[in-house]
Amino acid sequence: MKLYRAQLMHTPASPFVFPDALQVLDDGAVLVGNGRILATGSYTELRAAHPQAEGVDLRGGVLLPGFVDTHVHFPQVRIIGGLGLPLLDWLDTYTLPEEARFGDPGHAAAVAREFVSGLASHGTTTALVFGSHFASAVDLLFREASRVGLRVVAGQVVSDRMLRPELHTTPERAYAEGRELIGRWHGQGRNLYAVTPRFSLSASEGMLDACAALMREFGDVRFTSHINENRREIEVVRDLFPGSRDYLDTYERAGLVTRRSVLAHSVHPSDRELGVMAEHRCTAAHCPCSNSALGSGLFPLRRHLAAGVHVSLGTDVGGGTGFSMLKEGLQAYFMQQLMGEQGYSLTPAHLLYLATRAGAEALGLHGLTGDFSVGQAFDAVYLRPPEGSTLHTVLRHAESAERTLAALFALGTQADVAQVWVQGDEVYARGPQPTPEVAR
Ligand SMILES: O=c1[nH]c(=O)c2nc[nH]c2[nH]1
Ligand SMILES: [Zn+2]
Repeated sequence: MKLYRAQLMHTPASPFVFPDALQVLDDGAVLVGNGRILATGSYTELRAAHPQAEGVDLRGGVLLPGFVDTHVHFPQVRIIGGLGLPLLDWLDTYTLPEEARFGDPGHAAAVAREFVSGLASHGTTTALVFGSHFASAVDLLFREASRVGLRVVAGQVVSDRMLRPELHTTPERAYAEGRELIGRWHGQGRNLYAVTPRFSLSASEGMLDACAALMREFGDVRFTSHINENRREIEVVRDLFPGSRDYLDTYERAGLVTRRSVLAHSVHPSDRELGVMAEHRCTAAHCPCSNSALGSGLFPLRRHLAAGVHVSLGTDVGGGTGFSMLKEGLQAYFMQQLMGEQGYSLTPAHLLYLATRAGAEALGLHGLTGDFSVGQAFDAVYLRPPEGSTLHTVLRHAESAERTLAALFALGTQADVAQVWVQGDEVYARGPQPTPEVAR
């Protein structure tokens, strides 16, 4: 057993429902055995009750639940930063040419390493991942996630039109390869499978039906896709599905809108779509950096909440600008501030919830990860800014835990991630810090 001592913060409940949901232990501790949290509480009390536990002293930083990124693309690591284009042009110019390279196992294996280490080194312990159009590359992604120990929910991306020929498949082949991948990876170690049509624009009704067949056959695989991201995209989808009421209806008709569904973006939903998403308890994955970079629009968080739609957060690498869930939280805050009365003023507690527990709920994993409640896996990120950094200075002077948390979102980067665990296993540790220069 290990006793981790630190300043702890977590949100076991939603601050959107319970204003005092943020739980803070200034001198706190988590007792961990076999990767599971056995107790969470004051250090003094837990140490007295468990004198034999091995101590891990993490004072000087902040321990948070590992981040849960609910929308991120494996084959897009190397195209992060393709700024200046709207969605459909960005896909044609930067994204699809890169994704076409993943039929080459050497390329796919190299990017799988970059991708998984990118997630882990930013404190993300669970991710809902858009895989590759190539089944062989999806295998390599799951293999790398297993080697490192990260939790991934991932799937083969399927499409049968409008992209480029190398990325197209058929409904029959998508079903067959999906079945094989599910058999190999779903529920193996920390891996889960997500059925993943790219978006209705690139998936015919037949393709969506093949996805629905997999969802019916495998009762607990997850579903993910894109929705209502960009106005031009929405127009094209309307033309491609003349019989559908709206974008959501293209998925709804196939039976793909359920509690197991996470739909990325939802920037331009109708009231009908929000009502149906709430009724079926599916999640909207909000990707604020991507929405800003691609000029997609301002996410109507207040309307989602009013309709009762569950909302989580995603980086959307590579439309997004990196793996940092801290940056995503800050950008979500900025965008809501800029929306005036239509925005929702987010507190640091909301940001932490969106970056952790909300994602676990979206994936149906809230009994396993997302906070430090007893029985959960010990999935955690230890943030400790290097001495001399601005964040280090601000934390030293922070007057409350809320101010500390706000500063972590405002200033925190990959450089502040000191250590990361999944189910008690260390999946990332920062290298030695350069000694601050001594003034002579
Ligand atoms: O942000 C996005 N990234 C993508 O790769 C994509 N494909 C379809 N729609 C998309 N949106
Ligand atoms: Zn995306």
